[in-house]
Amino acid sequence: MLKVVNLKKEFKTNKSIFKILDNIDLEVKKGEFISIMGPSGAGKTTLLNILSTVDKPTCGKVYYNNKNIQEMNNKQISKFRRENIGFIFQDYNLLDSMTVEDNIALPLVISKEKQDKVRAEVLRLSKFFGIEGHLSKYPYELSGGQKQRAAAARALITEPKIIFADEPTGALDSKASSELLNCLKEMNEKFNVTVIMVTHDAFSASYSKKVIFMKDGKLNARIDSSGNRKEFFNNIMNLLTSMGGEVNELS
Ligand SMILES: Nc1ncnc2c1ncn2[C@@H]1O[C@H](COP(=O)(O)OP(=O)(O)OP(=O)(O)O)[C@@H](O)[C@H]1O
Repeated sequence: MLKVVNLKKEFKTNKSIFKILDNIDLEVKKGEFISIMGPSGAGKTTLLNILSTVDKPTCGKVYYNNKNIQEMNNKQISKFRRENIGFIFQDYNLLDSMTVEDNIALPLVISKEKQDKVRAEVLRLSKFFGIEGHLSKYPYELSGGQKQRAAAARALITEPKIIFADEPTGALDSKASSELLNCLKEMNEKFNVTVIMVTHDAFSASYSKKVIFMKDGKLNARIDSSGNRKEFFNNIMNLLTSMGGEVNELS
């Protein structure tokens, strides 16, 4: 579904060039739920932004279903993004001047869907995320967890094939985190939506099916879940502990 080949990203300042991503190869299959972990500054968000077409690599290629993203113009990329990708951010990105219902509906309103369909979709997703009782409220009247579930409903309303989440539980307590992660997991399992999530938190990562670790702009290691979340959590913790030392090369 998504493939990056020999990806490099550099940032130039007046004096020097900073290598942020170095020779990254990665393949993501449909229906995967991948967490990207690694120390601060490792390049996780930069990689996520390139995978989600928000940023461009310095060199290397990004393919979606064998289509080279770099060969698309800005208009085509915007359309592609609208039709295929959903985003969830740490700080929710909800508009405070709109009700929760209007926030969730926004992507469909922008693409000029019929009002009946919009309403039905908002109801379906708000039920899925357990916030149907809050639709007429404004974001500032919701808890952090409710806000993030509203943001997730908005990300899903266009039925994207892939969701990118950057520290989606970063501002949530453990109960709200679990609720959101259970929804993401269910969405991935029930609707086969591919999820790629950046997180620094092993508990959040344990909900995914695969964790890749980055260090100094490189993919450093990868572990897969056997399906047992506690066991996966322990494996992630063990690997994080050993990250300071030698870690097996990504195969
Ligand atoms: N626009 C930019 N210009 C210059 N340097 C940048 C830019 N964006 C990111 N960087 C640098 O690239 C490196 C990687 O940043 P990135 O945000 O991808 O790391 P991260 O692994 O997501 O870190 P964190 O966990 O702290 O969010 C950092 O050293 C950062 O300062």
